Amino acid sequence: MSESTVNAQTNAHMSKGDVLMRVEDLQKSFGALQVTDHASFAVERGSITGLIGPNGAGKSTMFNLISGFYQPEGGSVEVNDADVTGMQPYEVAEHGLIRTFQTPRKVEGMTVREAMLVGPQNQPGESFFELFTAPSRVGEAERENLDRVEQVLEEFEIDHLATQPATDLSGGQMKLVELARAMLAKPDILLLDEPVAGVNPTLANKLADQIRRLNEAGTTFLIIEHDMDFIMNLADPIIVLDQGSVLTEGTPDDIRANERVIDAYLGGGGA
Ligand SMILES: Nc1ncnc2c1ncn2[C@@H]1O[C@H](COP(=O)(O)OP(=O)(O)OP(=O)(O)O)[C@@H](O)[C@H]1O
Repeated sequence: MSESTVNAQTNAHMSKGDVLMRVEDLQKSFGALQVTDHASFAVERGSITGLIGPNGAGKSTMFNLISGFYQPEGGSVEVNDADVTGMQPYEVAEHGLIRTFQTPRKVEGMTVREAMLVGPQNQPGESFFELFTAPSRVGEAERENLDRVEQVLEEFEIDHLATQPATDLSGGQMKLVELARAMLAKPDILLLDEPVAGVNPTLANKLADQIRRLNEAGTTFLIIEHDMDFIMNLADPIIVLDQGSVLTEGTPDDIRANERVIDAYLGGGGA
């Protein structure tokens, strides 16, 4: 094998290894409306990547396509080098990708601790069959889940909320619980859909600190956010979506200064 072949192979491997999630030529329409229009981008492992764009640009649809809640009409999604296109959300989660929703899941009648306990993915306790075939495994897994929930509640400094009804929380506290709950699945990449929408500035700062802490511990983030100060201070790079396709990508400073981005926001009604 020649030296150049070895180098080319090493480089190809390295550049692939740096990418945790890749979207290639993704397409989705609702009736006559092409909501995702041949969109392609990649999220680098270890990054906090921002996904911004005017209202209706197709950001949430993109999250639904990536995480398996919508099926694309064309193109592909890769997570951790595996093709996850068309998979169910739980299967995509098994490949290391978890997402949160703009509006947190309903948790009526549950305390925060209980809401956290329904979070972990694929716990053996959910398997009726295993209750009979491996009851000790169920007990063990449930104890582990309880321990992990207590640990995560402490890490997120929300242990004082553990016994409160989840429905009594403020919007910001609920977003914090959602983030903590998503982390129970130990994702490699977490997709957050507007984590600080309707959240007061103190809690928004707390959320940003938690995201940075988790990122430093190895979690990669892709974050949709309309709050420009929040996302520009937290994320790098920033990907801009407009009318279903990627308009540009760059550092926060590049994006702030980009005329096409400014035009897209003005044309689209702004954020
Ligand atoms: N299930 C659906 N059925 C029909 N149209 C849809 C559906 N989901 C989204 N759309 C349309 O697709 C377009 C893009 O919506 P999407 O929610 O992805 O945009 P967005 O960039 O997340 O917007 P916002 O910033 O306002 O949340 C909108 O015109 C929306 O009305």
